[in-house]
Amino acid sequence: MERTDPTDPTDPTDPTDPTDPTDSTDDFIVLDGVEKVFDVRRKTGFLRRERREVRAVDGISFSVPRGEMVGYIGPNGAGKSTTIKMLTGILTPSGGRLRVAGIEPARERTRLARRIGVVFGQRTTLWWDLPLIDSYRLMHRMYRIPDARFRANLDRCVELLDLGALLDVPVRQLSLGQRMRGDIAAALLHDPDVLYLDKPTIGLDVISKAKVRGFLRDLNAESGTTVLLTTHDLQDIEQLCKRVMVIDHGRLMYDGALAGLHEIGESERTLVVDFEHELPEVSVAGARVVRVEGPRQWLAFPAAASAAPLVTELASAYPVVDLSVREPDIEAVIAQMYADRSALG
Ligand SMILES: Nc1ncnc2c1ncn2[C@@H]1O[C@H](COP(=O)(O)OP(=O)(O)OP(=O)(O)O)[C@@H](O)[C@H]1O
Repeated sequence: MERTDPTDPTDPTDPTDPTDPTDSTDDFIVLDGVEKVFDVRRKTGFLRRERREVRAVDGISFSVPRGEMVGYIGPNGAGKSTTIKMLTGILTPSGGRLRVAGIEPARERTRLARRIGVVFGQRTTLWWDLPLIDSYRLMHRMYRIPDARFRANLDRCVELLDLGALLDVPVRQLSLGQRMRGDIAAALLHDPDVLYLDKPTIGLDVISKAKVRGFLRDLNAESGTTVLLTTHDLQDIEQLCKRVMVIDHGRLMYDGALAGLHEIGESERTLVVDFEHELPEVSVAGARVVRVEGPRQWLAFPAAASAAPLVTELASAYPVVDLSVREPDIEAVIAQMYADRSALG
């Protein structure tokens, strides 16, 4: 029997009562100046090796209150997965202080395993050769989940993640989207207080993404599960998280409302206007024409400004047939942010 993720943080298990005195605190996940430095050795000659330090996480501090769903984003190699691995106890921080539910993950990994669920989009925690249901049965025993609770949780996941027809299918035969739904269910069978999702929608088609997002939204709303979500898909964040943290080169560049990113990126909204006929570039205060195509023109204006005065001025000065406002593209905002770090001070 092959298990595809030997580093699964949620290994078996400690039946002790996980009640923790620090549970009363609102901050469920706390990082204070957390660092992770990897020692990398590279062959530079026949016998020569060069030693190099990679500061994957470089002094990160944040806290997440119980029940919040937070996005954790950043470009490739920014340090997202390393952070998640430290939060599960797979990796030990090189410096700083880290607590999840009052537990120091690397020291008490087994105790923490009862409180957390983890989904790695690029790996599975399921047993590859077994039917899906057998993985769940094994987890039932590993986590010593009371029978009634296991059945209730499984029934709920099967229904909401649409797994009924898949339970008897070996994991290796599942599509990526099906496997991902199977993995999410596996992470939730023991009722974790916090769920880490590391790129859970990677490689999924539009319908599978929508299913996963809908499920996570309901889970967070109904069960109050704290969710930390890393992703490359900004639609995940837009649809699920009010708060977003942006990390780059191991450092936290932004922590706040998603809407606030637009201001930092000094982003613009676009007014798309159809005129009765082709016109030279129109001129209105507070906006500039960025594109012209036949009788249609695109006018950019600051995202924070109201479109109403522009619309009034345009309609009084030009033969307007139709118009619409396009919101700023968060992807462009973040790209701009990476390009211009000074904007973050
Ligand atoms: N085990 C390791 N040994 C050495 N370097 C590592 C190790 N794990 C990660 N790194 C390095 O640490 C940095 C952060 O990697 P990490 O996987 O955390 O980034 P990420 O933000 O999750 O990236 P991606 O979005 O591409 O998955 C990268 O430079 C990576 O090469």
